[in-house]
Amino acid sequence: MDVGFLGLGIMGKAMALNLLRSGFRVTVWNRTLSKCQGLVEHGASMGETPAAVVSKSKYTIAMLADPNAALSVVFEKGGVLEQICEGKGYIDMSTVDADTSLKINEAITNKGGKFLEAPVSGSKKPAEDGQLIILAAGEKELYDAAIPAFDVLGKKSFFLGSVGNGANMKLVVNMVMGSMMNAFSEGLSLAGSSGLSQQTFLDDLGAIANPMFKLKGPAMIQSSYPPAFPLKHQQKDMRLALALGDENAVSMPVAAAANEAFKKARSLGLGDLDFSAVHEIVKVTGSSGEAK
Ligand SMILES: NC(=O)C1=CN([C@@H]2O[C@H](COP(=O)(O)OP(=O)(O)OC[C@H]3O[C@@H](n4cnc5c(N)ncnc54)[C@H](OP(=O)(O)O)[C@@H]3O)[C@@H](O)[C@H]2O)C=CC1
Ligand SMILES: O=CCCC(=O)O
Repeated sequence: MDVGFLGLGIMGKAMALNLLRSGFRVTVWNRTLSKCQGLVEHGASMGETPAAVVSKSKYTIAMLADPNAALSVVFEKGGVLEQICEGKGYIDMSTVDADTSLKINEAITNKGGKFLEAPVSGSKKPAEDGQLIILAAGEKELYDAAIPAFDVLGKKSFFLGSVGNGANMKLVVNMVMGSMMNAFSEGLSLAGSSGLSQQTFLDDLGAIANPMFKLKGPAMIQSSYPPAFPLKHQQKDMRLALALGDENAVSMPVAAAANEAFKKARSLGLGDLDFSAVHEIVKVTGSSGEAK
């Protein structure tokens, strides 16, 4: 099967590599073209533009930073729209808002192509291990056709109905995740400020135990934030989730406060670190009022 892949960042690189290792013929493109080289060394072909990738592929997957990136690879010169047509599919796995997804869906389907949004839960390691959770919505026929690829990329996939539902579900999940990370950071800081062992807090979390705290906590204690899920993307997701809350008149004061912390972290130049680096903000403005 010929599959295209657009966007070779932290997630896209790992996902495209898994497809190659599972026997898919993959043509890749990345805005910074030099990043294609690593995949070419593993047997991928390279397209000079998104359009060139689509022309070679039965369906094309995108894993891009944000709504601007998702729109530009479709609509700009050399973009997906120039080559998408009947018989081809486009699967956007980036985390974007429903409006972005709906615009892309309309343009692709007007050209006779099929569209699926399929954002994912799971970060760098699950992407490397093919253990993502896929939240798909859109053209069911394309979803069914993409199952062999989804089986390589993930451990579970959901089909959520019409375009927008996958995007919205992903934003709800990440809104909760961002708020949890802030609460956890405050807990770590409060434990430390109170003269308690942060390690014991991690070891014996009782009912609040969850995989994210277990995974991120040990590095956070060391003030180490190697990027798996970049903080700038988590803040983008908070912003988009808050907009969804506005649209539906849902009051979300906890998420709004978490968004402010992520924004502050971005303003301090922490955007390219892991989203757990929001801990740095809590450490500065935490209950003791002092940096630890
Ligand atoms: N990392 C994670 O844990 C997870 C991330 N996600 C989501 O997946 C998506 C990708 O995340 P991740 O791989 O971490 O992000 P990265 O920042 O590592 O990669 C972003 C990718 O988008 C490309 N890009 C950025 N701006 C543009 C643009 N204007 N036009 C074309 N391409 C552009 C980058 O190209 P270039 O190399 O040229 O900069 C790069 O390929 C995001 O939507 C994120 O929210 C979802 C689940 C988990
Ligand atoms: O969007 C990023 C999600 C990261 C995760 O699910 O661990």
